[in-house]
Amino acid sequence: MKIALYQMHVIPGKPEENMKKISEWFNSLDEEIDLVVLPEMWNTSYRLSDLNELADEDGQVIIPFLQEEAKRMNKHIVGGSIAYKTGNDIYNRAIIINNKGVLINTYDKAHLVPMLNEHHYLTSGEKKPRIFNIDDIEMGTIICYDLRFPELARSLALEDAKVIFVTAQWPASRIDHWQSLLKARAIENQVFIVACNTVGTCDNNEFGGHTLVYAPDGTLINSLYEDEGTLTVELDFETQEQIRESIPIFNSLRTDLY
Ligand SMILES: NC(=O)CCC(=O)C(=O)O
Repeated sequence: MKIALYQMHVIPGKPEENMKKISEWFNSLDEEIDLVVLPEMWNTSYRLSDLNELADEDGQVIIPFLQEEAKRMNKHIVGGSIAYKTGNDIYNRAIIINNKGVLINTYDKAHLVPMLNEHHYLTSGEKKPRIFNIDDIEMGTIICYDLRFPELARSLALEDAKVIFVTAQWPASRIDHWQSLLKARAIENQVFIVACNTVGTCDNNEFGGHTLVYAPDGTLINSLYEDEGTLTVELDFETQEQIRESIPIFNSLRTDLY
């Protein structure tokens, strides 16, 4: 499975411009890419106090946009997350669309970030992420700050996820946490961690890039640095099976103790 991740410089507060950037990025991709990954809150960035006006109401604009793009490009889209308004609530919602244009999964960020006052502007998700299946592979997604809560990634691994996507707007000041936590989630769950961050700034926040992919044994498959760009990787699921056979952690789990 060939994957391209967009380490995007999201333009704060400009959903239309960001959609245009994404279409242009899709056009730049090789035909052989099967699946693309976008970052967190790519429609608005962290213009939290303006989300009432900026968030996509019931996904009416962005979901059809991504559905059309998925069909046009014949690629699966792990659509990062968007600011999604429904009634009086605004969620930080992940959107997954397959290459036929079908919306196959959504997840609302469960852990809101105190350092960004997300809870003043967003409603937290009340359900854990669910597994989705693409090309016969079980996968799951979490969003940014969720990464600090290992139980969430573990719950996906226990439901047989082989790949966990982490879409983010992770700050430059804590990029060492980003790298260490992603690597730990890969090793402890023996999954591919496919992590897409942003670059650039939004008001006082500077985002740190380092979009990367870890193999299920924690080997870094590929990484970007601090510039906007594309990371491409190929996931080898046979190697994952070998890693799981050589260190069979799931057979050693003590669910009677914890
Ligand atoms: N957008 C985020 O969830 C940022 C998370 C963060 O800053 C951190 O965990 O540190």
